[in-house]
Amino acid sequence: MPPCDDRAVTLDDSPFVRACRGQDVPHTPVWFMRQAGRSLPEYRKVREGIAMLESCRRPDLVTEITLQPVRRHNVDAAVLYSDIVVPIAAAGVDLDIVPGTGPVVAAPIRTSADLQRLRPITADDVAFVAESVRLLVGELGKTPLIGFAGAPFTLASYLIEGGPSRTYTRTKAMMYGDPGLWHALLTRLSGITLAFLRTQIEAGVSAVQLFDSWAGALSEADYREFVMPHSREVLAGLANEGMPRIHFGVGTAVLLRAMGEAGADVVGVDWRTPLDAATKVIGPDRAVQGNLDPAVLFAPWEVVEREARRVLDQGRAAPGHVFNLGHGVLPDTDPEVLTRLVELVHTASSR
Ligand SMILES: Cc1c2[nH]c(c1CCC(=O)O)Cc1[nH]c(c(CCC(=O)O)c1C)Cc1[nH]c(c(CCC(=O)O)c1C)Cc1[nH]c(c(C)c1CCC(=O)O)C2
Repeated sequence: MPPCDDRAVTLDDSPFVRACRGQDVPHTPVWFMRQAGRSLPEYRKVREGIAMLESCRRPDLVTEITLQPVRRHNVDAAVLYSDIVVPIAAAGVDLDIVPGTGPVVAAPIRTSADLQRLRPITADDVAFVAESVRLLVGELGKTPLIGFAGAPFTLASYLIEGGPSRTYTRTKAMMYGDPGLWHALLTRLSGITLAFLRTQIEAGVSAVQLFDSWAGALSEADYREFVMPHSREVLAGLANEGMPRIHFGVGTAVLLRAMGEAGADVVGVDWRTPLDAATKVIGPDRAVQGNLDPAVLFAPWEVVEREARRVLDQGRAAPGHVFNLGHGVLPDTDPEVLTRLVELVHTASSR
């Protein structure tokens, strides 16, 4: 339950939550995946000498880092500072987040014996996340907080490969070669993901995003057979919470319909698919989020403006549109361009 009903009413009426629900909005809401993080000098300053995972476990730091982009850019939503591997570290997996590389798992999971090292989690295992959310909800006032988790496939890819991959060779080898183990692993991961998201919801987040960042490595048929049942388990498990569920992946042009069907209220779209085309395949009953190419922010402002206006135009085809980038903010992005982009989205879309 949210801490107080008045707050719930205000947040329900926020442009972000309303756009997720396909309701009319005073302006198109905007936030950025990875809005907290290395593009901000104030982030680099507070992170000095503190490892990424450690910073995620300190509610004071989580609160400060989550608020930084809200103060600076005037975005319509905050996104919890955490990482998709936080719950699997809490589940007992020895891993680290290596700067410039990403998550690295000390002993990858490749056999059923390995799977025993991934235990289910309870709210106590991620109590620091609940505490962070409670602190943030107190600070954020009428700005909604988005909680998130990694989807079972994307988490499995890190656990099986041992780190980031371009080809997902070992992941697919297990998927095709040992479907029993594959489904056991993804079942365990969907339970962990669900527990992690429920903890955030109980502590007061206003929406959740399920990141299946690397699902675009799959064909639609394989996605439907090997992945969708597990993501559906997570998203359907949250259906009664009554809050928007956003489902996002990169390179998912052929998966957009299935990712909506998995139980999303909002489908996140990368920059490769125009939002009007995306809406045609996703259907009229789900909102979309996206999808400016994060690399466009390195071009002259005239180009940023033209592309942002195009995204806004194409987003009008959907029942609801949450403006975002097509993937996370790149670390070298000039934060002033992000601030200016928020202003542009607000003024260009205000009605
Ligand atoms: C695949 C994935 C990961 N983590 C995440 C995803 C899904 C989103 C996506 O598709 O990009 C999710 C994530 N990770 C982080 C957030 C914070 C909230 C936000 O979006 O502002 C979110 C939503 C913090 C972070 N997570 C990470 C950083 C950078 C590390 C640092 O600041 O030291 C941050 C701010 C580390 C991380 N963690 C991961 C990667 C690939 C990296 C980058 C490694 C690097 O380039 O250094 C795994």
